Amino acid sequence: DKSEPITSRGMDIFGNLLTFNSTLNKETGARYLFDNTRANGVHTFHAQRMPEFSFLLLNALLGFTGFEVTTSSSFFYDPAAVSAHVNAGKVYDYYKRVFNRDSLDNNGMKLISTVHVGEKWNNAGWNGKQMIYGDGDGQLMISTSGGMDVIGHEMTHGVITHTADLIYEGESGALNESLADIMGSFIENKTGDDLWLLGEDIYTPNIPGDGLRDMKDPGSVPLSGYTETGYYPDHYNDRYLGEKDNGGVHINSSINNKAAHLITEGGTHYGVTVNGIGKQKAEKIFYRTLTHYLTASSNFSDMRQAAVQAARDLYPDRNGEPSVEVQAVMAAYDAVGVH
Ligand SMILES: CC(C)[C@H](Cc1cn(Cc2ccc(C(=O)O)cc2)nn1)C(=O)N[C@@H](CCCCN)C(=O)O
Ligand SMILES: [Ca+2]
Ligand SMILES: [Zn+2]
Repeated sequence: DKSEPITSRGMDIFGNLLTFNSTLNKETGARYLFDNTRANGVHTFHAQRMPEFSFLLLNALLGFTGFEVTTSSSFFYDPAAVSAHVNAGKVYDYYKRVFNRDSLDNNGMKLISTVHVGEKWNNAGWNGKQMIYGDGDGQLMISTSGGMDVIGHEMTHGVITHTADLIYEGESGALNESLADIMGSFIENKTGDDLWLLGEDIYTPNIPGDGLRDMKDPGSVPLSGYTETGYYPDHYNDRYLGEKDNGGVHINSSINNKAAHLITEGGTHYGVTVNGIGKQKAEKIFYRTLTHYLTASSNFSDMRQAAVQAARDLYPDRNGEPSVEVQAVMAAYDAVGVH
């Protein structure tokens, strides 16, 4: 047929000049942000800044994914789209390389991203079928598709949808959110404390070092985004019990995020000391927990048991004693008050 794969170039939102897979229409010479070298395609669209609500409605009713991002040269001039396109490919590669998972459904499903959703929308999301990205207002956020952890977060919602499918409210919803934060951060794979910040590359461009959420020190971030007073909780006894945010799915996620930090790096939290086991082991434990043990209605206590079992599968007891990996999981959940 008339289209063929071709590499193109373009700048991402940080001004990096990137080379990536795209598709050429041989008849018209037009190029599209369709990478058909991964799974059944990594396809990136734009929504022309239509209201988020309208986009979601058209997508739900008609399967509308936006307008094709196209160019008549070998260069794409939409940085937000280039960032979304390249980062989606990287997230696909991570799941394939680390877990041998072929796309979000492990069956090669097409990865669809749409950028410029909403008018200066300070957010990004997974609508159950695809990733959507706002441009931000330029003060609180810039194009959210520029955040590798953000894209990892949204695409992990897709993995969750096709595995445990954790109900998006209450404790199961907080686990859904936490696993998206954990995998998003591991995929972005920064060093030091930045590993544990969410959205730091696209949040408050004029303020360095802050993020939307902090997995190492959740309580350092105020709940301003939810018009709630207080700070993100780092212990089960401080969990949010209100109705907002589907029962605090983006709030109580910080309790499990802190457990993940302790399992990985170790530390003493509310007097409980955890010996960390590192990212390579932690990511295997969380992936196995998600894909083998969690169900749609799993709560925090179920999460603890599931993570202990996954750790035991991967790092069995030795002479009747739990391995150091299993001990780290147990101690981390003790430290955040989940039994
Ligand atoms: C970048 C992305 C990781 C994003 C982070 C995020 C953005 N927001 C909104 C928001 C808006 C303003 C502030 C503020 O400080 O004033 C903070 C947060 N809340 N969370 C996020 O977490 N988005 C939600 C979007 C959910 C959309 C509703 N279903 C998600 O993907 O779970
Ligand atoms: Ca980050
Ligand atoms: Zn989320």
